[in-house]
Amino acid sequence: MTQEQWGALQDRLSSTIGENNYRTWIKPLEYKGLEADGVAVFLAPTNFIGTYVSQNFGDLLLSQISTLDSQVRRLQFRVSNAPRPAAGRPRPVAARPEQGTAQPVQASGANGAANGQSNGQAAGADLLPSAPLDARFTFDNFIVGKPNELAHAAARRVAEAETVTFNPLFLYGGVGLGKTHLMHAITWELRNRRPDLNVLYLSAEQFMYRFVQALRERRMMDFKELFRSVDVLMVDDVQFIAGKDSTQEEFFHTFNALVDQNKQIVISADRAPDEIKDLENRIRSRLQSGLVVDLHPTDYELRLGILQSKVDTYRTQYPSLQLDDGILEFLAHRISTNVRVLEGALTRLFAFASLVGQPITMELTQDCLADVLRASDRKISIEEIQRKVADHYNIRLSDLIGPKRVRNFARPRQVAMYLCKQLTARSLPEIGRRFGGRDHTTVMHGVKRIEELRMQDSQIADDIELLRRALEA
Ligand SMILES: Nc1ncnc2c1ncn2[C@@H]1O[C@H](COP(=O)(O)OP(=O)(O)OP(=O)(O)O)[C@@H](O)[C@H]1O
Repeated sequence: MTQEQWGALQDRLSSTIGENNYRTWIKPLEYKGLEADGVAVFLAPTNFIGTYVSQNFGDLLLSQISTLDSQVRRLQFRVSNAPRPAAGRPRPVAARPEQGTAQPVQASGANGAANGQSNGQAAGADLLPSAPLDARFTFDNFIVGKPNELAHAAARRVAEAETVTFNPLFLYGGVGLGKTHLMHAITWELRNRRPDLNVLYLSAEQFMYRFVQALRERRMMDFKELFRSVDVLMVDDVQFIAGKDSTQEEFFHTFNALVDQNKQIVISADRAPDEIKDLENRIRSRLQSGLVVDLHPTDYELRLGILQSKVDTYRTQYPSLQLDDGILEFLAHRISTNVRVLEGALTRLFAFASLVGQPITMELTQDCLADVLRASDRKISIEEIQRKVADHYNIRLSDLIGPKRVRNFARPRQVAMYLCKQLTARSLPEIGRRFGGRDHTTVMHGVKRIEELRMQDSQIADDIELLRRALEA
């Protein structure tokens, strides 16, 4: 690859990965040239930048460069003005960069062709690399609404604060509501603002695999040392370690060591700490010891905001596409499952319309998204069930949810709990919460009671059938 080609490629990269990322990570690189065996060498001003680019953009760079120059097989990032590394055991790749330390940071290859170890990859680099970040998951691209404003504010605070304010920050919420997006956004922001910090982002599953790898290779000391050397630890989907005893144990020690050093920890999960089963109590209480915030299910306004922002992005891709008024409102009303489904629907709609070369009308939308619309139609909410049941038994919604235990309210309440269990994907604790903060054992008891009564009492069986049909209609 020539310097001219690299220059042209850089322009393209800035639109692929975003101006911010480009300025922070790619622009500081200097292309040195092609060496033997198809190794394209880049100089990075610090070890940190080299490592970061290699881990996060290595595959993308390699695939683009190899289409320009088929001789390029691998990329190598070296620290500028530094001599080639001396033999021996280099320090961990992700540790803070030290001036003048000699080392090629890490080789990368889309097909795994690069063998970092033989190129001087640092000990432990395989245990510590951050998981790749999605370039789209930034704060700029995160739409804030009532259901997520608290989570967003807390995430921003962690990303922008100079000191640790709450530790850990625990973010939780249902599927596709933006947990990972916020985790990545915090990581991007920290890396942009504080490139001196060693920010490690990974999923709980990756934490476990690296722990198991360290055990297998008898490298626990490396593992402990490396994980304790990070400045900010971000662990996604922590519910994964539930029931995995030794991983939990190690996680607990890592967690404590970092908190003791006043290092920031951010955790995400699909439910609140007290709802994660098979989690040791000491971990549960550790997780609750900072700030726990949840992402609520989206509301109509938030969905509409997200759709509008996506449309703005698509407009650059499909500038001539016409979108009739009312389509976004229609989608925001009808698709209330999660943001991932909403985004997927819009992507499909735009792709379809551009393929057939037609404007996006209501008819085309209904046609193209028939299956998605049907699937979300079937989605029944706890509120709907509560309302229908209260109407059916002719009682007030507040009495259905409230504390009174008289039979007139208690039985319909149990019927409603039973239907929530049957017709929604909500957990027992969540259902309990929505019924005036009741315990999950109360819900379990109610559901069981109705299951029994259905067999014995034809009136109850009929009520349930009627309600189910009304809800599914
Ligand atoms: N408020 C938001 N603004 C813009 N995009 C959003 C928002 N919330 C979610 N998304 C988008 O929805 C998709 C799903 O979000 P994400 O992967 O963060 O969900 P999650 O909560 O981690 O889900 P899961 O539990 O399945 O891992 C992503 O493409 C994300 O960018």
